[in-house]
Amino acid sequence: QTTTKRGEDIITSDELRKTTLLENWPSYNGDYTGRRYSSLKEVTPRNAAQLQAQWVFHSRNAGILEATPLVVDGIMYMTGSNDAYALDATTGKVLWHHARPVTQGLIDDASGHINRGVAILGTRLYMETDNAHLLCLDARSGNLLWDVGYAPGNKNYGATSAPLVVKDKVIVGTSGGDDGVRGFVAAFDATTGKEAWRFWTIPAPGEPGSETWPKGTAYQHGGGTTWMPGTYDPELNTIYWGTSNPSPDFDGSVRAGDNLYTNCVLALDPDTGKLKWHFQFTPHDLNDYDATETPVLVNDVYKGKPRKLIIEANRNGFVYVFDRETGEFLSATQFALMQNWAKGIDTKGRPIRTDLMPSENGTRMCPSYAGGTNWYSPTYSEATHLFYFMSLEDCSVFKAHTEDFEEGHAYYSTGAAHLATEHDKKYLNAYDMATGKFLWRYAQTGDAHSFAGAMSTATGLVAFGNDADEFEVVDGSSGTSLWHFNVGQQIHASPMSYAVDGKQYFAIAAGNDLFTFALPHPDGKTRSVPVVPRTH
Ligand SMILES: O=C(O)c1cc(C(=O)O)c2c(n1)C(=O)C(=O)c1cc(C(=O)O)[nH]c1-2
Repeated sequence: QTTTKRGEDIITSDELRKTTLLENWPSYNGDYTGRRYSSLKEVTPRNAAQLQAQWVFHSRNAGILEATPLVVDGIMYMTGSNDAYALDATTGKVLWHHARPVTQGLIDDASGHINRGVAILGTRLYMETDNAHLLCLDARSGNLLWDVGYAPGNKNYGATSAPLVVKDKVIVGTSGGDDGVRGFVAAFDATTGKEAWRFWTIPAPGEPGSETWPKGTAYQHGGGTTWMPGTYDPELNTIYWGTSNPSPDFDGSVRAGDNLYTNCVLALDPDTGKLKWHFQFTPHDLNDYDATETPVLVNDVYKGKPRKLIIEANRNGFVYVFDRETGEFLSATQFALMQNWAKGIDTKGRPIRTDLMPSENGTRMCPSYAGGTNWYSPTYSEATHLFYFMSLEDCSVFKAHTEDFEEGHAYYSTGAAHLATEHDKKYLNAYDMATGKFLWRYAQTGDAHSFAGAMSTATGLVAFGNDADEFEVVDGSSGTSLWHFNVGQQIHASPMSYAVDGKQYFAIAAGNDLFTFALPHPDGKTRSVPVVPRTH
C-alpha cells in the first residue's frame, strides 16, 4: 500500500502520459488514450456488491453537472458551470471554491450551465468558461492567475469542454455548432496564456477543403465546433479531435458540398496545429450528427496484426475503427438498431445515403438529433479487450426551412422533434473490435433520459450511469449486473475511479451532486458517511 502525499498537486507532462492509472485521475478521460480505464484492482466482480456510498458533494450549479472530476494526490478538482472546487477526495470537504457567475445573454448550449471539468499541469488548473475564456487557477488556492478570452467576434460562441494539456500547451475548443459560429481548436502556452496556434475547422476560401463549401460567406458560419476534449498519442505526437455538425443544421441547401472539416476526427500536430489527416464520418450532415464522441486510442491485434487504432462509436449510428498513424479506414459496424439515413458504409468509409432528408413538413429519420450515442464517455477495457458504450434508440422528425444567420439566435434552420408515438430506449453495448460483433447488449429500463457514460477497470468491471438514475457496476465479460445505487437524479456525466492511501473510490456526478463509492472498511464496521452541508 502506498501513502498518498496529500496536497502536493504536482502533475508533470510525463505523468500525464502514464496509461497505468493508480491513485490519480489527472485528466478528463483519466489518461490520454480516452479509454477511461482504471488500473485499480481493489473492487472486483466478487466484492462489487458491497460497494457503499461514501460522501456527497452538492454544488451550487443551477444546471446538471457534466464534469468528470480529476484527482491528484488526494485532492479532487470539480466544476459546475463557471465554478471550480477543490475537495478533499476522502471526505468531500471543500478546500477552496473559485466562484464566477454564469455569463448572461449567451444562447443555446453555452447558456446551459454545462462544463465538463478542468485540466492540470504542475500546480496550475485550466478551465473553459461558458463564454469561451480559458482560466488558469492556482491549484493550491483557487486564485486566478490569468484569463484569456479566445473566441472574439461572433457572440454565439460558447465553451463547455474540459481543456487538454499536451506538453507545455493547453488545448481548447468551443461550442456553438448549432448557432453559426466557425469552429476551431486552439492551443495556449500553459505558463503565459499566449496563443500558440489555432486550427480553423472550416477552411477559408482558397484553403484546402474550401472546395467542399459554396463560394461566399457560408464558411464563416459553418459550425464544426470542438466541444469535447481530444485524445493524444505521445509516440506519434498527434492529437485526435472531433468536430461538430455543420451550421445550419438541417437546411443543407445553403451549404452544398461535403462541408469539411465538420463531422470529422482531425489528426493534428500538437506543437503547430498542422493537420496530419482527417476522416469525415457524415459528409454534408443534415441531422446534427456531431462527431465529438471520444476517439479512443487502442493498441491491439487487429485482423492478425498489432496495430495502433482509433475506435469511435459515432452519433450517426456506426462504430468505426481506423489506423491512427495513417488515418486508414478499417471498419464500420452499425450499432443503432433504428437507422434509416444510410444504406451502409462503403469500403472507403463513406456513407451510402438513403434518399431521406429533412423537409419543410418533416421527415422521420433515425438516429434522432440526439444521436445513436453522444458525448457520454465510452470505455475500452484492457482486461476484456472489449469496447463499451451507451447507445440510444430514437428517431426524430426533422424539418428544414431556409433562414438567415443572425447573431444572438441559434442557426438550426428549423428543428427536430421526438415522435410521441415512439418509445426510445438505451443500451450498454459490449463491442468486440476483432470480430466486429457485439458480445452483449444490456437493455436499460428507464425512459432514455440519462446522458451517462461508462468506465472500466483492471478487474474486468464496467461502471456506468444506467437509465434509471442509478450508478451501476456490471461484469464486463458477461454484462451481468453486480450492484447499483440510486442517486435519485438524472445522470449527465461519466464516472471515474481514484485511490487515496490504497483505497479505491468511484465518483460520478448526478443532478447537482457528486457521489463517491467504495468498499466498506475491512474490519466490517460501517464507515461514517460525511455529507458536505449545503451552502445556499
Ligand atoms: O454543436 C455544438 O457546438 C454543440 C455543443 C454542445 C455542447 O457544447 O455541450 C452540444 C451539442 N452541440 C449537441 O449537439 C448535443 O447533442 C449536446 C448535448 C449536450 C449535453 O450537454 O448534454 N451538449 C451538446
